[in-house]
Amino acid sequence: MYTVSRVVKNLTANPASILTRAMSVLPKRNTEELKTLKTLSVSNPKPYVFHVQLNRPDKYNAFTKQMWLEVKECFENLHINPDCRAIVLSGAGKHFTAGIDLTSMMMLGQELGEVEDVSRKGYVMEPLIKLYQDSVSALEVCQKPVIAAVHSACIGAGVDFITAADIRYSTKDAWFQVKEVDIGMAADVGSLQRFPKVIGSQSLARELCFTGRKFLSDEAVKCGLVSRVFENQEELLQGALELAELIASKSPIAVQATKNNMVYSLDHTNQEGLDNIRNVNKLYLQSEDFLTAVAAQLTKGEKPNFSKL
Ligand SMILES: CCC/C=C/C=C/C(=O)SCCNC(=O)CCNC(=O)[C@H](O)C(C)(C)COP(=O)(O)OP(=O)(O)OC[C@H]1O[C@@H](n2cnc3c(N)ncnc32)[C@H](O)[C@@H]1OP(=O)(O)O
Repeated sequence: MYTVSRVVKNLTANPASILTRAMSVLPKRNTEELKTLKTLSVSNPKPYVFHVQLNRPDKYNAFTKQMWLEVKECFENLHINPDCRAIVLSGAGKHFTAGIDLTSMMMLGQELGEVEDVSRKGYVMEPLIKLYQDSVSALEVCQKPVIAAVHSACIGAGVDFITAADIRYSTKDAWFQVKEVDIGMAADVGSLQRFPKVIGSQSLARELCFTGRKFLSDEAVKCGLVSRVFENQEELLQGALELAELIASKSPIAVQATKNNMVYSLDHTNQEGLDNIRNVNKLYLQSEDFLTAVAAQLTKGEKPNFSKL
């Protein structure tokens, strides 16, 4: 029989087994699972750094339903994966991505054609759009900073994706297009919400979203979509991985709390943002990371190593 004193005794007597039991109810954090994904190639090139590559190069990394599902699965895994502290997101082959897979869209249109009633068609579409939205949002929900490394074309859904990332680097030859309007739809997986905030100009954002005008890396840097441009893809990946490595060398507590609060502060008042970080830091300022990092700064000693979360 459980009594309060017995539970307390157990808690103090065997903290390790309590932790093990508590962890067992959490979802899996298995890096191996990421290797089974079909449309993404996931690697761990440096300690605590993951590289996620869109991997349908023969289809210019166009987004199929499987790819939307796997992006969501991948970033949900990395969100709680203790071996991951920073992520680079790139595209394999000629282009970063050609956006949504238009062939799948046509097939979906045909399938919907078989359903007669308009509200029943809507019933099919709603969870699908929600899945695609959640897939993009998984980059933002993921606590680990995501660096998008864009080369060549980044079209439609590609812009939705990179604006949910934390940092965007590109090659000189990169170009961007909020192209949804050209396929007869309003963008619905994030560009209309995140892109104007990222570039900080409603006027330019609306111009680009209403017209689907293609714009190049120099304009992308000027408007703040991209923060750094590289000569070619090799230098881009090296630069993105170096940045990820630097981020991964910092306290994971500090970096992840910073991301959480910056995302939160995007659509909250300054006071709400301050309230949020005050509540977080009243706990996190008691962390071993804080003491270790402060001591390292004071002594100008070796770079600190932070334990896994
Ligand atoms: C609920 C929905 C939420 C999400 C919505 C998202 C919407 C969007 O993403 S809108 C944007 C959709 N994408 C496009 O309109 C891009 C279309 N493609 C192109 O403009 C060009 O192909 C591209 C600039 C990417 C490359 O041009 P390039 O001259 O190098 O190659 P192509 O000869 O045009 O294409 C080669 C083959 O690839 C196929 N392909 C290209 N893009 C797509 C795509 N998005 N989906 C499916 N297939 C694509 C193209 O048809 C060629 O195929 P094949 O003729 O069989 O060789």
